[in-house]
Amino acid sequence: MAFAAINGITVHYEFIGDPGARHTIVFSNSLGTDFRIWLPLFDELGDDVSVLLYDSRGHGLTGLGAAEFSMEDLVGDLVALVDHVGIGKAVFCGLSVGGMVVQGLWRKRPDLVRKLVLCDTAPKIGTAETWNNRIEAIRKTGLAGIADSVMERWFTNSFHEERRVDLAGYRLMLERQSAAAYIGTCEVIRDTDLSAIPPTITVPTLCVVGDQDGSTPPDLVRGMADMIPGARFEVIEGCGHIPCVEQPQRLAALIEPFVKGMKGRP
Ligand SMILES: O=C(O)CCC(=O)CC(=O)O
Repeated sequence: MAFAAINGITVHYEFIGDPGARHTIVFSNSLGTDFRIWLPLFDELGDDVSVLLYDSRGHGLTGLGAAEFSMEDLVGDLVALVDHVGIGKAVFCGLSVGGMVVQGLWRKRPDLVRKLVLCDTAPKIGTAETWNNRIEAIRKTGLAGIADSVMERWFTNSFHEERRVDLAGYRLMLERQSAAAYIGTCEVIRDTDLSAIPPTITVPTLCVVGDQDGSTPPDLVRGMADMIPGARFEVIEGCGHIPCVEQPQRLAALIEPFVKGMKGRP
């Protein structure tokens, strides 16, 4: 557990693994989660991979700062953290809004990026109407009031039926986030359109999505992959919006060989 004073906030992060490891992956989390969502995936990666995990603004143990912030702020937090930790060039993997952040990082600091993994994300997610409705619902009922519908998008029916205790735990993760940070991040997603970025990406890029993702469905993610020269597009079967939790082995089977420059595991 480590903290850094960055851009006027306290950022919670963890670097796991050997600092001299051949491969470093930096993970950026999704709306309403903290960096613990990546731990099941980390368990599936080899010893020669080190990871940098962090809680995005207002999530987990990272401070919120001003209630209003922008995609530029979220990207700036990640850039400053990477500089603070001093990891140099790395693979960046972002989930959902985290995937938007790493697209923004590519635009701002391409020198830091070896490869990209864009997971259940897009350059533009949702519409102003859907985000405004969600924000209004949270203002009325809190995060607990939207938790059922979020869980339906995050996880498949099978997960709901077979992993009830885990489902309850991830629901608690959502409900314990700061409502102000969650709303601030909804506003950022609502106001962000990064469509100009994917065609400029020149590093190897893997785009991944769960076949039952209710937040960023496969067609949306395929549309982003089609915009990125040479990008690879993969669908994970039996998976909702959070593959690092629901299908960590299948996600690792795609990410690990991609990061190491090998052909995919069978
Ligand atoms: O997960 C994100 O970062 C944004 C997409 C979303 O709205 C997830 C959800 O459905 O709660």
